[in-house]
Amino acid sequence: MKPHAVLIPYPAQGHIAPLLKLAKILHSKGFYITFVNTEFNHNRLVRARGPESVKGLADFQFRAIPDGLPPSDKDATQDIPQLCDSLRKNGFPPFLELVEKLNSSPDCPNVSCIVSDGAMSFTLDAAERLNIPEVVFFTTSACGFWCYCHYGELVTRGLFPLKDESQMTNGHLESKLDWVPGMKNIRLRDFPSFIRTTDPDDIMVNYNILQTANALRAKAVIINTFDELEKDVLDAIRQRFDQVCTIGPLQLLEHEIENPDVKSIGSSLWKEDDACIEWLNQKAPNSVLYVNFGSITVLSPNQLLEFAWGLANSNQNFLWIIRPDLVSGDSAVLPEEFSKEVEGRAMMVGWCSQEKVLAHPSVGGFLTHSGWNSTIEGITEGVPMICWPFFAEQQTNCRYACRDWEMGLEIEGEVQREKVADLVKVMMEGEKGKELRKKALQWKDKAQAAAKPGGSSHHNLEFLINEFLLKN
Ligand SMILES: O=c1ccn([C@@H]2O[C@H](COP(=O)(O)OP(=O)(O)O[C@H]3O[C@H](CO)[C@@H](O)[C@H](O)[C@H]3O)[C@@H](O)[C@H]2O)c(=O)[nH]1
Repeated sequence: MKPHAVLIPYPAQGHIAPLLKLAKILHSKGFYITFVNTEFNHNRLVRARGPESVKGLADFQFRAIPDGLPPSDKDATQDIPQLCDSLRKNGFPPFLELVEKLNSSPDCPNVSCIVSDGAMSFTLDAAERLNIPEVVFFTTSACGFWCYCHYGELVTRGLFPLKDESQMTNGHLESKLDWVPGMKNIRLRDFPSFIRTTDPDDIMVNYNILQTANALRAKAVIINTFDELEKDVLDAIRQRFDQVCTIGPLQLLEHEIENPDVKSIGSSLWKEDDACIEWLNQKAPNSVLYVNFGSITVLSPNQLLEFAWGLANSNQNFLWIIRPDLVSGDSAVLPEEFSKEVEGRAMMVGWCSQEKVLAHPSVGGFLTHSGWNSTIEGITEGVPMICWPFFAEQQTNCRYACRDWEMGLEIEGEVQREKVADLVKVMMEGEKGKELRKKALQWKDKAQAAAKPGGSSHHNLEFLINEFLLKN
């Protein structure tokens, strides 16, 4: 009888993608897999990739549970605080019921382990009740995770909540925090952005305090990073959590999968437009700036225009992914003069296969919101970044990419076309850009070494499987 792993991501693109990668890897190592989406995302996958996408295989099945929110067939990212609140209140009963059903089904082996997103810690209640071992996967960087682990201490030190709105702009956020183990020169503004509020009951702050505390109940914590990249922070994390399995970049470990049916299981919630790859094929090496703000960022119409004219005025080639729900209010409208100005050197599509784009030799830089998947995917391909962190731990990822890993430049403060144009020119044609690219390529080598047999992530994956997923 095969071991049976149930995997459940937090219901957003940046979480589904890495959990699905791990599911595919575990399948290739002999596990029977049940992958659990919310009904909302299950339906979106069907719309974006067709019904085949969730049909699964004989030993790889998809299941769906409700998220507790009113049904909707919108193709857009859900409201994150609302979703967190609903999952915390409503997630446990349907998940417990699902695992019990799987356990009494003649069609699959009994569930032998649960791999849950760390942001879905109600699953631990089910695991404990049914006596099934559970590991939790935090889909952020280690530095982002570690900041969340210190949210509670911000409260006891009087740094959260903000005393009044003026603390947003009067230098308070610049305060240096010298008490976070493993983090040097970190400032309050580098902490995940949810703390920028005067509301002590803020949903996201309290949600993250709860999730990181619950992680102590799991057998192990998984992070999609590699030891050399975040050494100091990981040393500190390992003082608090007994077992931390760094298994990134997962995308490199995924390359070992041989079964083409498994390989082709994808997680994109929007339809990928491959026309951009053909366009990239016609461009010179390192000559295109790739611009993508992930699955959650929402721009104001004014920010859209500032980015647009910044890109246009840089005179560089660029590929810009404009998600259908990227702009608040009316859908994204770019002026006709802009289209004329950038004709021949710009391509805009709604969604792409980001991994393919980042791996393309024509891509020489990445303007990103610094989501962790985007950051680690950029590192994997050795692409230097211009960072415009939007929210959550993107602020922390940006700080590390620019200061510690020396492969990024930050757009600080409000987006302005002049700043954008200047940084794009520096990245794509300046000496500084060359240095950043060189550093990025060094990180790429280190990432590859970590994922190879004998490397830390390769070893940690085996350890995770043998010690926590196969042992009861
Ligand atoms: O056109 C696109 C755009 C994105 N992606 C993929 O979508 C994912 C996006 O993930 P990420 O870069 O992490 O951004 P978000 O979607 O914003 O991710 C959320 O989840 C991450 C992981 O927890 C956090 O780091 C972020 O702060 C949070 O906003 C990546 O795998 C991309 O490859 C595509 O394939 N095509």
